[in-house]
Amino acid sequence: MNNHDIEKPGAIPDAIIVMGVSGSGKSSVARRLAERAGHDFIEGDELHPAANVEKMSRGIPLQDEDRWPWLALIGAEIANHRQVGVVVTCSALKKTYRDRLRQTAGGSLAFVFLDGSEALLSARMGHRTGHFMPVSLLQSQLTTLERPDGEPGVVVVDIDQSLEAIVEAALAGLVTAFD
Ligand SMILES: Nc1ncnc2c1ncn2[C@@H]1O[C@H](COP(=O)(O)OP(=O)(O)OP(=O)(O)O)[C@@H](O)[C@H]1O
Ligand SMILES: O=C(O)[C@H](O)[C@@H](O)[C@H](O)[C@H](O)CO
Repeated sequence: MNNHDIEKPGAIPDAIIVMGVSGSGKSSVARRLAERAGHDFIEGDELHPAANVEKMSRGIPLQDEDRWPWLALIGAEIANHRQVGVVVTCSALKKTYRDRLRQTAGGSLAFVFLDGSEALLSARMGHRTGHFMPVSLLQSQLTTLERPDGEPGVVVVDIDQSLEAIVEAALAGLVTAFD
């Protein structure tokens, strides 16, 4: 599907954000989802200013003022890529952040929310190597999270299943996300 502000029924939306706290599987799921949908993939963490990454690496949570310029870049990237289809990772923890993304994405924007328990998130982060985000920041991520349940275009997927099962559930939800 290309460049439609109103999504066609039964089609995968042009612009999709895979959202959730650190360790929820955004990068893994978004990469595979993009392959399955034939969309471009954008790693939102790569758009963080260096100062943000440095802050998180030192175990300091980001604040709104750290995130607004990054969210602006993500919105602009989505607007630029939506004609070919795009899946982007972005924590999108607060409703105000998601609303800003909806305003700047150049058309409709779907969200896949990766939902999991603190125990599972912590275990997955603990097993991961070579990533800047310390497990110590998980608690602040969960405190900051405002769940997106009930917002337009949102698909909620339980992460306590295989990557392929998560991607299948996301695809199934996405085709009716704007019904
Ligand atoms: N369904 C799954 N089953 C088992 N392990 C998984 C699953 N999904 C992701 N993982 C693993 O969990 C860890 C976190 O996944 P990933 O890095 O994709 O999350 P993320 O949300 O992008 O994290 P961050 O935002 O901190 O970069 C990785 O080691 C990944 O391989
Ligand atoms: O909004 C935030 O606090 C950040 O985007 C984080 O969520 C991390 O970038 C990401 O999860 C990598 O670990």
